[in-house]
Amino acid sequence: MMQQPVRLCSIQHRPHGVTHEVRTAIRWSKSSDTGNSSFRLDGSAKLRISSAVAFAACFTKKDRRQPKISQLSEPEGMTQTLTSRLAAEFRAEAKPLLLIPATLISMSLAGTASLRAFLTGRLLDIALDSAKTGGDPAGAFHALAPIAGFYFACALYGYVANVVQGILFALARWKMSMSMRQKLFKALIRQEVGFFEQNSSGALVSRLTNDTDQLQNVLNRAPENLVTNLMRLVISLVLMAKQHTLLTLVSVAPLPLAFLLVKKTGQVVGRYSVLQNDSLARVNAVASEAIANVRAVQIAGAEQTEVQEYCKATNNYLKVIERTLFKETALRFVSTLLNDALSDVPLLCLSCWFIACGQLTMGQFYTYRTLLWSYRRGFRELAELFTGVSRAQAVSRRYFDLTDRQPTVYSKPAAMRLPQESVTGRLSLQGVSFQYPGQDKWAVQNVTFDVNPGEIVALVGASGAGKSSILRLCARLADPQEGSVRLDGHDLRDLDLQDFRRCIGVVDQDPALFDRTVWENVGYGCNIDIEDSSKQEQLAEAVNAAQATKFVEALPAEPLGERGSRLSGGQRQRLAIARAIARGAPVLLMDEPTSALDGETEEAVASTLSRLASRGRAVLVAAHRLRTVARAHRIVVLEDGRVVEEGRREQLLEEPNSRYRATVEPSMEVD
Ligand SMILES: Nc1ncnc2c1ncn2[C@@H]1O[C@H](COP(=O)(O)OP(=O)(O)OP(=O)(O)O)[C@@H](O)[C@H]1O
Repeated sequence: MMQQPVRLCSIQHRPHGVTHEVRTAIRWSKSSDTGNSSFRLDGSAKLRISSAVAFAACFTKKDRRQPKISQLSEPEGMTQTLTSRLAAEFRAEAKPLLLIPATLISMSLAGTASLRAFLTGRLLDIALDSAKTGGDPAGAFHALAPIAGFYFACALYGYVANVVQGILFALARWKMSMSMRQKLFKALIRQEVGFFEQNSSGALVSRLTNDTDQLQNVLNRAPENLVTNLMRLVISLVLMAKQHTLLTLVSVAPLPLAFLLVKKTGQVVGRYSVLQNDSLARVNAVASEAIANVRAVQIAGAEQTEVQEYCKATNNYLKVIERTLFKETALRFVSTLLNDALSDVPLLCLSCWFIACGQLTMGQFYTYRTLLWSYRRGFRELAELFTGVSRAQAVSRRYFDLTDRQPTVYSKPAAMRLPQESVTGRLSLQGVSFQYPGQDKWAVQNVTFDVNPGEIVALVGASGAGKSSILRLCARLADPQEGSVRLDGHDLRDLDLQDFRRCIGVVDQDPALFDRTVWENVGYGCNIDIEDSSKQEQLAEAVNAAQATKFVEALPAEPLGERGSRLSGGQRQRLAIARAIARGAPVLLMDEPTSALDGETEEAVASTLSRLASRGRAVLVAAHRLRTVARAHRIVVLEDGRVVEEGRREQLLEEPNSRYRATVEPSMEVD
């Protein structure tokens, strides 16, 4: 939330840098605003803006050198540098049992490569000497055979060790990747609901997969790459110097300039990695939003619009990739040209001169060339490592952003434990006011009322009056800015969150089911073994109370599809009610639980609610339908987030100036 003004500032401060992308993104987010003149951005709009700012920074001439995107996602409170955070992450996630042997093998491979260079040079010299002197082939064979045998042993070790280290590294990489994903998912799933309303699921999944893969790719091999290639570089340089000092000096002459270019490449790659990942997250966000809303897309005949949107996102992604590729390749090319090609001509001329003068044998020349190749390989791989670490640093900001993020709704360290059995279920709201993040308007204002055990309280009011927001606060999916919500007199913020959630059963406006079997769905979150026959009975009772037995018995024992897509709206609603009942919670919070049911089923469900209340449950229900409201013991009438009336239905109907009588009940659905 804090980032929004920064983003907008970045756009405003660089008016010439605002490209069509930025303007389109701003227009888009403005048009998606629901009647509020302030910039209310949902996750997708934020992402569009962020990508657009990135593009503006990338592609506009005036500001090309300073893309601001990395500043936009700077996490708060991150005191350690990213490099030390990455090192700490490596220590936490690395798999030493796999990585240590793999690194040792890798180092030994670097050593045997130099040894093989020497052996080959020696073999060549013996063979050439023998040819020159016209010596006896049997003698030459005797001299060559042990060296060749040793070479063969080294080569064989090299092949086997290569395979083994490949497997070890791959295993370590996958294990590390999965544990980083698990860590990120753990951090993600405990965030408050509001967080998910601000960030699109596609972008979050993209972070979960793409960012962690990129991070582990670098982290996993960084120490091994560093040690092995430093070793390769130093061994090669020392041996090269021993072979021929002057040639070695010529070989390393371009090193300082090449080093500067590598540093520059690292900076460029780091900067563009963030842009790449933001663009990819945008691609995934577009796809997942379209797929999740495929019905709406098809009904609106908007397939083409979505395809265009997706193509736009992928083309933008491609642009960033192209840009990165060209810049990175250009810098690498210059660096390689300097380090390899330019020093090669003088090296070759000098080597030929020394051979002609008899100062260098063919074998020594071969050994020198092989060592030079090894030295260059070491340098190239260290440069790759540096670029990779720069990329990881840039990407890790977002990773740490999430793993560090503290949800705004959480259990205090000394939170009070509250076993479900000890709770009577008295829910009270005392002077509660609540505003959604980034909104000017209060959704709930100074609301005070109680729901007692054994009582059904109906929340009524026009659409947007604040009914769902109150239920959200009662389920502690958000905390109020003012006042308190209490259970048995305890402020919800002082209670252990898990304990509190065990005390409530919730039915949402849009019932959430999982792609699992019907029984798994009903028992979801109840921590019960659905194979246990006594527990099955408990679930069956809940299903029966929700008037769902008939259709549940007819269902095959198969998963219900994503979000229960193989069920009708009314069936989904009844399963959600059954789940809430099965929890055996003392408080039931229901948001229009019967809106999709026919009159007869609704009547039966409403009588179930009355029965549950008569057994001591406290039921708070947001309702638009008279049948549900008529069964309530008390009605709370809301207008613009405020309680304007409260009382029994008969009382409210008798009141001459009753808002309930004048406007609310006449607008209610009867069937
Ligand atoms: N996630 C959200 N972010 C920002 N504003 C929201 C959010 N959810 C609701 N609002 C706003 O809060 C106000 C109250 O909404 P709420 O959903 O509580 O109303 P409601 O009475 O339940 O409406 P309905 O009967 O249509 O479900 C509305 O102005 C709405 O636009």
